Amino acid sequence: MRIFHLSAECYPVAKVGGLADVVGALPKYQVLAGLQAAVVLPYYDRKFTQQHEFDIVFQGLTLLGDRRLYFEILKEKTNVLGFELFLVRIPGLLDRQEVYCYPDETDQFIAYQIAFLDWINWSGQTPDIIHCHDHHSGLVPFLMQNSNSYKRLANIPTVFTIHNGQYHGSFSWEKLNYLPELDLTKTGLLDWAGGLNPLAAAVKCCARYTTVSPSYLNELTIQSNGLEYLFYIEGHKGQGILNGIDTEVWNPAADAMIAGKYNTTRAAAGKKKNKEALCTRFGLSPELPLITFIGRLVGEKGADLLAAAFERSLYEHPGKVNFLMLGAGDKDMELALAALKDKFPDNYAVFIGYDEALAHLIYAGADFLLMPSRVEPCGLNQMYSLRYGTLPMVRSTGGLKDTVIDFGDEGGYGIRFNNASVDDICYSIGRALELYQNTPHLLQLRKRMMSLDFSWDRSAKEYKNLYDQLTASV
Ligand SMILES: Nc1ncnc2c1ncn2[C@@H]1O[C@H](COP(=O)(O)OP(=O)(O)O[C@H]2O[C@H](CO)[C@@H](O)[C@H](O)[C@H]2O)[C@@H](O)[C@H]1O
Repeated sequence: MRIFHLSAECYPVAKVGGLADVVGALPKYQVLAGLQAAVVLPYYDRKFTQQHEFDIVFQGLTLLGDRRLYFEILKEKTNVLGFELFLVRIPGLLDRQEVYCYPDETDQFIAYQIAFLDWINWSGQTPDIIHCHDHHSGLVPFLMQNSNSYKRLANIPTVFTIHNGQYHGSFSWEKLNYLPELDLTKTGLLDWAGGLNPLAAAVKCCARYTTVSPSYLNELTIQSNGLEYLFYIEGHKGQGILNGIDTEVWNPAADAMIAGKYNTTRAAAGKKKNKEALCTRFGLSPELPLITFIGRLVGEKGADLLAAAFERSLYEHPGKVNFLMLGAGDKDMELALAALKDKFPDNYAVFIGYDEALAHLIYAGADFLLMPSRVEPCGLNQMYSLRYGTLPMVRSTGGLKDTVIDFGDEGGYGIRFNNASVDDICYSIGRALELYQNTPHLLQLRKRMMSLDFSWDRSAKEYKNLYDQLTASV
């Protein structure tokens, strides 16, 4: 079975967040399960592309409004990632460093989708499934069915996975002429609230949409930045499939980015070594409980609550706890979190920026990982932290609710709280500190969490079943 995954991110080629982790892992496990899965990304001028060799497998000319665009499809020569990797390169548009945030981002993603469709159409390929991820490839299901240019592709089933329903990629109708020749009676499928909305178009036109956790499927009907009614009426096409984690990349027994490798039986000594390395680097005492946060500094992640919650806890438990924060994003949040360092130099440390290796060391060396998310479609951090024996403290929402059981409940191993509020975070920090005093209990929970299985095998099977249903009905 031939599957093309379309995404803006893929680890380790280009990563901004969890989308990259999923698109870098799922196809690998699909290939191991016997599927012919490939990833098609926009081209980025980054370390991975500079350090690997590519063949040009296709060259074409296409149109974006009245602009003629030359594009080429590059294929990584050795399948080093465990699957075929194709990159869409368009000089001047898709050959930059960053993944997001360019003022002509809409043009970039439309051009990426058109070039992909032109390529598979003109080269006569007929994949069994086209699997789109988030709004950056959300126009593909619509175009396959409603553009006269792609009639040959109209019956290929499309799966659309929503990693983040808050971002829709909307743009104005003035850019309708950027799309290839359309059946104009169908443009309503592109519309939501007066704009051209790729996420909405994908949900309307795909054969099936999936969310990255079962709970998030229901939550989209309550909170999806204006698409709630759409998710309500299209709910029959939805399915929640919990993400897995790449247990090769995230493996404390073999992780080259941490200070000391360990497994379940040697966890205490291994974590101690990593904690010491982390605390030495940031000038913190390794004797105190270490609570951390890793992530994008945005409201969805509850990152605006962190500075106030850390400050209050440091006053409530003076000299009894250390906090370490790794993240980047909203400038006000960055400033507030950086400013705390001057107030609490001995018990608080912060790294503003993106650092993959540091993230690994934190998962390995911390005692607790805080995730006060307002919205969390799945969340990977809590699964990484469980695998590294670091107790997750999570708000009960989305995938966090589906993967973390409070240690006060039967079979539990984490800390859960209900509200994304400073009060709930501080209360949970109090619980964490109390638990930290009870070493045997903490060690027992650590053993339990490290033996959980969040590998991709289970999720990859669910996607395979979905593909089988869709291809059987073509
Ligand atoms: N400053 C930094 N330095 C180093 N590493 C950093 C970092 N900031 C974040 N990361 C890393 O980025 C990833 C974040 O993953 P998440 O699943 O939490 O996030 P995200 O919200 O991006 O993804 C969306 O898609 C994923 C995948 O479906 C869903 O799990 C999630 O709920 C949804 O919001 C983790 O690997 C984390 O370690």
